[in-house]
Amino acid sequence: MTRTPLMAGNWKMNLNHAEAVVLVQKLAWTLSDKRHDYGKVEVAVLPPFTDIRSVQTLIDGDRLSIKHGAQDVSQHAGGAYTGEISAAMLAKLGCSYVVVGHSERRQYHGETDAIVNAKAKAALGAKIIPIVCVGEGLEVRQAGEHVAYTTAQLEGSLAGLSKKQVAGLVIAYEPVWAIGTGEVATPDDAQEVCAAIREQIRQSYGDEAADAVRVLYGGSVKAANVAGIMAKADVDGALVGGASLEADEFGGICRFYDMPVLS
Ligand SMILES: O=C(CO)COP(=O)(O)O
Repeated sequence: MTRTPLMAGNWKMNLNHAEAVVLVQKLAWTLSDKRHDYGKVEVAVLPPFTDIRSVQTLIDGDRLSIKHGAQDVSQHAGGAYTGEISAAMLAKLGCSYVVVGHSERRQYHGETDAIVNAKAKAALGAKIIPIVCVGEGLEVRQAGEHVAYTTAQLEGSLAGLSKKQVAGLVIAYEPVWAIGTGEVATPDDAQEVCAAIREQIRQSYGDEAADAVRVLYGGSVKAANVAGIMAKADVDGALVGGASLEADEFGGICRFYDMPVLS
């Protein structure tokens, strides 16, 4: 089973809609460089909600191969939920992906596995692929509990999904201690947990789902360190924060196969 690598740029709360258009144009220019075979990867940008309409218009108008999505979605279908954005609204904006359960939302907005699970179901109901984030904090890592902790988060976040739904998912392993810190997990660290995630999917949802599901690594990924991480068997791409705000840098990540593996 060959899984198409996915490089997804989580812009977090950066760039207004005018800046978003500039970045997507620059990224499209970078990805149009015929000296590299960017067709091997799927590239997605995940801007703030207020940018999505502008990004959609640009991507559709210029027929760009870049996909787009959102960083969060309401678990509710609609109604009196002030400030929330529904999956149906995101679908109408052409979103292919939505991040659910990012550690920043778990930490600052009290999102539990049950809420993440409800959000994943809301996304799937609108035919949007959830990028389900899991990952341990520093104390858990230091205690050596990172695999158990992450797979428990995953079990709760995927509860009640069908084998077919799980097969189509994207799961992102993002160790909290490596996010925005410059402290990248080693390729072996990433592989250890990404392999455990796939094994858990195999046990719970069978071979087909385990072989199809894409497992990304996220946390201080840059053009300079991406190749070593991508060389690992169970890593199918990256969820990129800071480095996705620079077209050249993100372009470098998207051509990971041409990058040197640093030892
Ligand atoms: O949280 C992340 C992506 O969702 C990772 O962020 P950084 O790449 O900035 O460490």
